[in-house]
Amino acid sequence: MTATLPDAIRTQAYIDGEFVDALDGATFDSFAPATGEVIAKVAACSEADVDRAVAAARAAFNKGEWSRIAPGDRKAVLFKFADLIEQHAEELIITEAIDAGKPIVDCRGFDLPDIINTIRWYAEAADKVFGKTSPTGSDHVGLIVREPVGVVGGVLPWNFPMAMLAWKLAPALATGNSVVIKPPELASLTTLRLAELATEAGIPAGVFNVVPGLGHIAGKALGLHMDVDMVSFTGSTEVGRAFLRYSADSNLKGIVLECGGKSPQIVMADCSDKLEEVAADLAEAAFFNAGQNCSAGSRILVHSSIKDDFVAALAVEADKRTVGDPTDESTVIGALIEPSALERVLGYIEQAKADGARIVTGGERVLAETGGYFAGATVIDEVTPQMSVAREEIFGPVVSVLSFDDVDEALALANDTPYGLAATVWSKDIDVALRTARSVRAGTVAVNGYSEGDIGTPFGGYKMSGFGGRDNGLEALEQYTEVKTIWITLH
Ligand SMILES: NC(=O)C1=CN([C@@H]2O[C@H](COP(=O)(O)OP(=O)(O)OC[C@H]3O[C@@H](n4cnc5c(N)ncnc54)[C@H](O)[C@@H]3O)[C@@H](O)[C@H]2O)C=CC1
Ligand code: BAL
Repeated sequence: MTATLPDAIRTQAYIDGEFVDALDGATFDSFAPATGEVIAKVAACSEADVDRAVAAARAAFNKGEWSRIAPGDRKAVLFKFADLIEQHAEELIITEAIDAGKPIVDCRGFDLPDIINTIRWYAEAADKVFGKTSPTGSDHVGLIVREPVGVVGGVLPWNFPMAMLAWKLAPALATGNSVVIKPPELASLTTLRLAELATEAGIPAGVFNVVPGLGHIAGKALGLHMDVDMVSFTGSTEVGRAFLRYSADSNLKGIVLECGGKSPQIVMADCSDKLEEVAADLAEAAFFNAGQNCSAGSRILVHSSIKDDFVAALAVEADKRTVGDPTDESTVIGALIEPSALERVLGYIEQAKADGARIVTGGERVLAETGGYFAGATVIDEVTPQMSVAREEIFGPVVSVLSFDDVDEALALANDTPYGLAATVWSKDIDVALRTARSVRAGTVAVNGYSEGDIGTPFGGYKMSGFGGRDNGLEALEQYTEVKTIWITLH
């Protein structure tokens, strides 16, 4: 990889509208997943830094230059923020590709458009959050109003750093909150640059703060902070649980969790004449972002009558996916985020072999000579429901294929998981497709084409995939607002 970070990229914390070192001067190394080389030393925030950021956020909230202005005025500033992101697109795209190991084509085609679109969508929504009046007798008026919750913490994952930032930040800012973001330590750099652009757009100092650092220090401090009103988290289910404990052990702050998944993709027998089309779609669902996606369709359930032909078509799709330098325009699968991720993915593949499954294609580390953490797109056949590759989130470019004989068995397999984030069903019979969609316990079910929906549709999980609310759609505005009743007596 020859690309280097743009000069504009900064590595300090961003508190009260300026870049500052951690109070104790500590830093951590940020490295490029495609080479293993250190690319930056980033401020490692401690509890004291988090205190400082929360105090700045609270002061800005109380001052009211963002929280109390007309929503339409916030809208104008958020539009300017989105415009600035667009103007700085190339610098953000290359930074994301280097820092997170994501293919530059995805950063350009998905992540950047997603953040811009999300900010514009919630900017548009800002002045459309209406309150209500309650039915009363003529002696009273009951107003039900929505107010910003106050200081919002956002604790974010590394798999879509810009997009996940947008999903939390945009609705939180649109509704007037102040925000303290703990970006992922494995990919913090675009968030820091975006905070600077937000200030340039006119978001007042203290409204958008960033405290880079380690999860068990900076993330925990945010979770336990007595003056944070809510935390919206995306990441592993295990750390999601920790945030519920932090809330219970501190001020009962609101917690919204978007966690992992083991999403089933069901292919009914009537798809026999379009297996190439279905395989192409499901391969994208499984291998997008190297499978490092909460909604990755990592479990394919296919009718036994078409399974062998389907697996052959899926292997062709897997083999088409070029693995390589994320900054190369032809790369489809970039690097896994860190060495332990590669080890974990290879460990699952070895376990599958030991359990009696068949590796159809892939299954190995590739490009080891680069120093990066690359694995090829892997299809595993002859998987049974109890195998770890059928049950656990692998978070790599690995898809497991299981078969079923009837719709009831498909549904039983689909729901046989503690997760419930997403699912896909392919069938030509609309009754079968919709009955299946209604019966799978998951937050998003795509019919005849993998999708997480769009910014207008809520995203989040059933069961251990989520808690407390949804990202995206107008539904997300609920987590960032409190409902207040104002009861007026007329004399
Ligand atoms: N959206 C999703 O579904 C995601 C799922 N994962 C899953 O989690 C696995 C581990 O990935 P990680 O990045 O390590 O996810 P993680 O859940 O550990 O980290 C997510 C965020 O939480 C913070 N964090 C970590 N430990 C914390 C703690 N004790 N207290 C407070 N904050 C803490 C991290 O610094 C990061 O900002 C992945 O391999 C994958 O299986 C990871 C990222 C996203
Ligand atoms: N796919 C968006 C959420 C996530 O993977 O974390």
